[in-house]
Amino acid sequence: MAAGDTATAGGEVRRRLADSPGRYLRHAQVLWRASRRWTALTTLLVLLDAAVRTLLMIMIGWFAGSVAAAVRAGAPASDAEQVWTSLVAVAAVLLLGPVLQSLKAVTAARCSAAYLAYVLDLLAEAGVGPRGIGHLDSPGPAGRLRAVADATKDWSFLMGIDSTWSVLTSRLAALGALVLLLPWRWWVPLLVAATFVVLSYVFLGWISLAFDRLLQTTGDQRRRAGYLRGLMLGTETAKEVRLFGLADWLGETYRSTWTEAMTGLWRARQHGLGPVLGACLAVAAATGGALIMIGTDVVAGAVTLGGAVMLAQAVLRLQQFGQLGNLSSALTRTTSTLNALAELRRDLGLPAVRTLPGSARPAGSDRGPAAVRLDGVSFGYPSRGTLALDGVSLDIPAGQSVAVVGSNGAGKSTMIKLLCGLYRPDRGAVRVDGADPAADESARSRVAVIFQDFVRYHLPLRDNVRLDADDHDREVLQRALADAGGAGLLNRLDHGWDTVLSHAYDGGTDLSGGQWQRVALARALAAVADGAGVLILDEPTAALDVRAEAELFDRFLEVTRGVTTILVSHRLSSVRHADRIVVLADAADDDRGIVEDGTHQELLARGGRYAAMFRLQARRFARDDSGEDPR
Ligand SMILES: Nc1ncnc2c1ncn2[C@@H]1O[C@H](COP(=O)(O)OP(=O)(O)OP(=O)(O)O)[C@@H](O)[C@H]1O
Repeated sequence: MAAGDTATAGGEVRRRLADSPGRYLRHAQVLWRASRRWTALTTLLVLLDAAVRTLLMIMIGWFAGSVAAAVRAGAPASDAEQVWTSLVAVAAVLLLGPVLQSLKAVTAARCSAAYLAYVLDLLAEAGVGPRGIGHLDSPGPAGRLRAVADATKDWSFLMGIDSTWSVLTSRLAALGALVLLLPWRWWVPLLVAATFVVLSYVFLGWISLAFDRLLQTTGDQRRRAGYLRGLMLGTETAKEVRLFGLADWLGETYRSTWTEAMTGLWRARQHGLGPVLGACLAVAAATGGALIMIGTDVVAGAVTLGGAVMLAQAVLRLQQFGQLGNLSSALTRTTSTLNALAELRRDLGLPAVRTLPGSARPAGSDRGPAAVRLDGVSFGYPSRGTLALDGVSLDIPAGQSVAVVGSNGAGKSTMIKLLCGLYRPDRGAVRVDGADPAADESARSRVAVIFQDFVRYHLPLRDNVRLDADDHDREVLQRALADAGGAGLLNRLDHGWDTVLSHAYDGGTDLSGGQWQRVALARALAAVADGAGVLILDEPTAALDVRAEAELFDRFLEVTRGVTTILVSHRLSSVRHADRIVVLADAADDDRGIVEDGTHQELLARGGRYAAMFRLQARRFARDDSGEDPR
């Protein structure tokens, strides 16, 4: 292990020690915000439980003193009565403990549920809160977000929230013991408690260093290992893994990736071990010394036997100022996760642990078709050095249908994402009805889009067409599905609109690629009925055969007549009936941007790129199918 590594690890441990009170404060803040009522009630029960534990030490001391006095007196008589009374008192206090703990378990579970829900809100806001999706493309924030999301899924995160109350009860009970010991020799309990506190902080700093590394540095490798494991065991990959004999290679690569990821973590743990061992020795010396002093006082007659029993219990209880095994480890893990989330949120410009007031998507206003404009737009993805779009300008009047065509990687989908406000252009402006969709939520809500990788929700058909549909929407859904060519599909589903579109559910079913695309189209058409002013289809029909896609696009242009529509497709015969066709050239080409713009006939007559691409495809189609007239 390099000396520099050790120094860095030591520095990190010290930094964690310094900011650890802040972590617990933030944790308390989240508990309080998540549920004031249950947090207040649980705190009250914790206080009572700690008081009962302190009382128990006094009662046991009293009982031991009574037994000693009775033995000294040699006869039962009046002293025996004291023994019985103290015994009943001990039993009563012993009974109170479990009652309080049971009540606490009930209220603590409510706190944990509320805390988890609150953290999921914070997490979701970190994912969808910032405008656009640029932060999800940058490996840094996206990786951190995934690491935190994974950590909150782990059972130990929930266990850490639950542990809060046990840790607090133990600390308060230790405080009670300290108070009992002060009148005896005030400096002894303070010294013992101080050694435990130091041990606890050194230990927590040490393990939180490991957890933080787990969340930050090892994220990519662990994710890769998890991915490889998924490939080995997943049902979707089972066919290829067997057919190509990949099992051995996957197993070996998984093992080496996992070991590589964890080696850093194991090293980090070794680095901070020295101070932890030192603190353990200090604790043993201080506790042992205190117990010897109690014994000496008893022998000297300065303390009674009952008093000594109480003091000894109190000294031992001071260890609850220290490390509490799995309880404090779990709590530290949870606070580390919360800390990582708070830092990520801050970096994304969000408040650390407060959710912003709800930003409900504005209902699509019924303002008719929207005009779209791109003005000298240039854009490059954060993770790439080159531009995906360079100086693109396009004006689409309200109500026009436009097809965007171009070679792979020309930037068609990027242009669509800019139009939806998912990214901001580096240069130039994007406008939907005069407003910037990346900044103005109502402009963004005017755009309805179905991407090639549209989401296949494992939910009923109804929700797949419109997520918040109710009975009043039945007609809109019916029409949207019929217009998308999916009426037949509805008849084939056992539970009609209620059929879950996944075979993983009872009564559910899977759809073919083409059927899914019709459902996605129905979703887009339902959005128009909701008031969307621009409708975009970015190649969601690639799984349909050529004829089916052409028919669907024709039908689509028919039913959306008067709506501004943008179609992206590689099959030029499918989009030739659009009012206008624009050809986008790759940003790396000399003649980049929109290089051709006109109707199908105009572009064919021009004899440029479009005409060449169209004829090539038509010839191939004619060879395969001998039925299509290129004009
Ligand atoms: N999220 C991303 N991060 C980094 N680069 C990206 C991302 N998405 C696309 N690109 C790159 O931007 C360029 C334009 O991609 P885009 O998907 O817009 O092209 P396209 O014209 O839609 O291509 P296709 O016809 O193959 O779908 C490509 O070089 C692509 O590799």
